[in-house]
Amino acid sequence: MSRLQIHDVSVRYPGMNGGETVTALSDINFTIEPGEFVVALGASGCGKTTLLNLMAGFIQPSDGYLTLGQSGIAGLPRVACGLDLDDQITGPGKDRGVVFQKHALLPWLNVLDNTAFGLKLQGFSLKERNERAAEFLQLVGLQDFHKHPVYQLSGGMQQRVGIARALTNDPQMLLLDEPLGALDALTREVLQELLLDVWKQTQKMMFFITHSVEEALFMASRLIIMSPRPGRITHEFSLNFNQIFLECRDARKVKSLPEFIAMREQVLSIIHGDEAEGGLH
Ligand SMILES: Nc1ncnc2c1ncn2[C@@H]1O[C@H](COP(=O)(O)OP(=O)(O)OP(=O)(O)O)[C@@H](O)[C@H]1O
Repeated sequence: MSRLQIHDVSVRYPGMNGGETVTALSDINFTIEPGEFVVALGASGCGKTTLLNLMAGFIQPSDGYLTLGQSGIAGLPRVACGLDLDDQITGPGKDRGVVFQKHALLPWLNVLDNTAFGLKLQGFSLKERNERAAEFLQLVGLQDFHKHPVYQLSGGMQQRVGIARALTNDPQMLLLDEPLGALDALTREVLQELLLDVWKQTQKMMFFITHSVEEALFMASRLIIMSPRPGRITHEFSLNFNQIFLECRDARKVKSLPEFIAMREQVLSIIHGDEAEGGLH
């Protein structure tokens, strides 16, 4: 298993209509170790999605570079000299699966075919891709829904398909951009638990963005708090509420622990401080 490293990364976007350049991220140095569940939290506009898009290889940094093990992800062509890397091709890759808030499923395909779609594009045989898709549909609890059209599924079930689909390539890490943000409160809690089970069983690195402080504390083995203008990582906390849940299986109990409540208040005051300084868009 490899670690993901972010080296001296900044991202500047050109201003809209000739306006000022936006520094979305400034001097980010950060490492995600194998098996970590990292959650990013912060006021709107602090650069969370920009950071995820860099890790996915969707965008390139203005300065710095990102690596996953010995492979470049982004930014390397400008700085590759002297680096001992196996693979200097930058951009998206099968080693990173992405789950968005909007699942982008194909409405004309059933659950199994949606899950197996990426494997089809890569030329896997029907048997292979159906076996692989079935394995991950089982992991997300959709083993009885292979033939269902996706448009008949609830939002939570559709998001389960999105998670299964992202896992079919056996990526080293999952990048999740507010994956539960559009779900009702009860479904959201069920999927939080499901994602922790997926994490435990697959041991994949996770990078998860949320606006919910409670969700962040519940899911993270490491929490990063970002602040805007320019986007920076200002606080980091190592947490173990996810492990407590995986042992006791009682989310309400975990979320009402005095340590959990104290941490929630601490994090809320950090974020509200940033918003009061003008971070909220
Ligand atoms: N393509 C773009 N062009 C210009 N500016 C951009 C672009 N994408 C993002 N930005 C700006 O960069 C900053 C960081 O945006 P980003 O979407 O990464 O923040 P975020 O923390 O994910 O926000 P939110 O929580 O609202 O989703 C914001 O000021 C945003 O307006």
